[in-house]
Amino acid sequence: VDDMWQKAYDFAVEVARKAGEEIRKAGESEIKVMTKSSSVDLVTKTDERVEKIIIGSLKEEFGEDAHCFIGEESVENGEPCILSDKPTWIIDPVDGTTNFVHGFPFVAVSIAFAVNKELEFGVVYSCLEDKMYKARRGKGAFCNDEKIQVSDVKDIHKSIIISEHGTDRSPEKVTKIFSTMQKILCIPVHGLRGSGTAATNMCLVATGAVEAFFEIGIHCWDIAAGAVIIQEAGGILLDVDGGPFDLMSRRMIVANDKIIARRIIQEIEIFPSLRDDAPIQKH
Ligand SMILES: Nc1ncnc2c1ncn2[C@@H]1O[C@H](CO)[C@@H](O)[C@H]1OP(=O)(O)O
Ligand SMILES: [Mg+2]
Repeated sequence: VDDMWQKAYDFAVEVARKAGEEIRKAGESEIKVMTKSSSVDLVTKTDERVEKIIIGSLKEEFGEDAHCFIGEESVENGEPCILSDKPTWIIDPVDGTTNFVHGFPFVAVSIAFAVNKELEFGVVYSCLEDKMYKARRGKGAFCNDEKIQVSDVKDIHKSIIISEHGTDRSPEKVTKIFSTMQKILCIPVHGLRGSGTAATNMCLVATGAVEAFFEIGIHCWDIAAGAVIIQEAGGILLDVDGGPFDLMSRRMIVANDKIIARRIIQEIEIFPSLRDDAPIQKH
């Protein structure tokens, strides 16, 4: 019984690899770009096609009805985004769509699996770098089958912090985001970075390349797989107000250690964001 999800975990790794190959191939030909909520919120045919490949493969293997699916493009097309107790796959087919469109080399496939609302495993395939990150609850975190671990830096002055700008360009939000970044930069820290994909950012914390990553505005599919990888690599997840991490809240900080996390939390200017599981709004 303990190993009942091992087959699903192994299968998820293979599906992520296949999806990443599709993305790599698609990146070699012309990419047709469409927009979602605004002119900077991008989506491509590849996002939709790869999500269909992933969910199709999972349904074929595990059945149509036994499992639930939350996928970025399915939710965009009106499917519910509710985490129930049923076995649920949480999928971002192309995390870092803007990077993909521009050829900026961080694009990830993110696949997570939860049972009874608890994340069981997560797979992040950084497909342009060909790095397969994966973790299963209680079994450690790996990159290309090598064990990974968060950094042991506890001094904020020796840290690198990742933050992103998101896709909302309203002046009030942009001002808050930059004000937060300015305050963190002036602590001072060694540097600020951002890969353009939340899933990869989480893996960068998990490998110890950076100490923390925070963002308001991300979605559950951006971070679900990374959440398992972070925890299994010895890191922590919190809400940006220091409270417990909530997958559906659209905000989080991940860090190597609570000392670093708490210091960053002091500087974060929080702005409101609608929960992923809020009742559907038509737009
Ligand atoms: N409204 C939003 N605000 C902030 N980040 C968002 C966002 N929508 C998506 N993201 C995700 O956050 C990271 C960049 O800020 C990306 O992983 C991006 O995922 P995406 O490429 O799948 O859309
Ligand atoms: Mg994403």
